[in-house]
Amino acid sequence: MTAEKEGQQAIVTNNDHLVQSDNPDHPANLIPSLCAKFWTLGWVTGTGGGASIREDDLVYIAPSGVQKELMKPSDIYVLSLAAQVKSLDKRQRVYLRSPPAYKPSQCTPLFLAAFTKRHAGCCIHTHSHWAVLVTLILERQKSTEFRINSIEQIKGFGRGFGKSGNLGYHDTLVIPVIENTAQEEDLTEFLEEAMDRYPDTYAVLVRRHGVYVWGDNVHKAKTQCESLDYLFQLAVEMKRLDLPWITDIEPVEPTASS
Ligand SMILES: CSC[C@@H](O)[C@@H](O)C(=O)COP(=O)(O)O
Ligand SMILES: [Zn+2]
Repeated sequence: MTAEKEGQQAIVTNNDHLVQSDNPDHPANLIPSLCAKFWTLGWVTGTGGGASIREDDLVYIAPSGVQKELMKPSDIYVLSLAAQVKSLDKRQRVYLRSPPAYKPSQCTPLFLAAFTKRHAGCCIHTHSHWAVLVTLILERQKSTEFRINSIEQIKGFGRGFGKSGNLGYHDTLVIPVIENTAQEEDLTEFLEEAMDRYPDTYAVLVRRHGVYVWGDNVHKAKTQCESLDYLFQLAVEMKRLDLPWITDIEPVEPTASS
């Protein structure tokens, strides 16, 4: 059986058992439950945004254009990463499991970039207002990088792919910004380019659109996405107060009490 997917033909078989589990941490259960939480944060409203999880060779993907907070495990696509990488036609997706009556998320090639180029275990895409506002502020500054330092929450970020430990309080967090494209999948080459230029980054902002954030596993992708959204909100408020995102201000010395 074949079906029209992402404008391409995709091979479809019906391995329903791949999305059936009583374990709440099974990716087919976790994607719907995470997206329901993300919806309350305004990250995946109006069908925008989403999340994908990789467990070894298997990649779990949401359908396109659905209310992401109302998804069910039976709505989830499953793809073999090895078969995908081996496929001669890189745009053809090799689905092991495909729900009827849907197309897979348009974010699929971007999620796959995080899995193949960064060996990520989870990738989250949000349309958070804070992420979009940060890209608008940076657009005015003609900047293609978000930089912030001397904020405790920076410690919520890993040092980079293949590196152990997290950033420290005195480190600067740098997130590249790429320009939006009319079609989500056309962002892929620019996302991959940003990954090459910023090998330590765990996130890429998309101008006037949102952000892609990944991590070695679901826990890391989620907490990094939360830390980043916290920092984006803080940065927007700092901008309103005319406070700089980068500071070399010396720590305030405690004054002797009289
Ligand atoms: C509100 S439409 C948003 C989409 O075009 C896209 O940006 C997106 O994030 C979700 O794509 P989808 O294919 O529904 O998973
Ligand atoms: Zn999007």
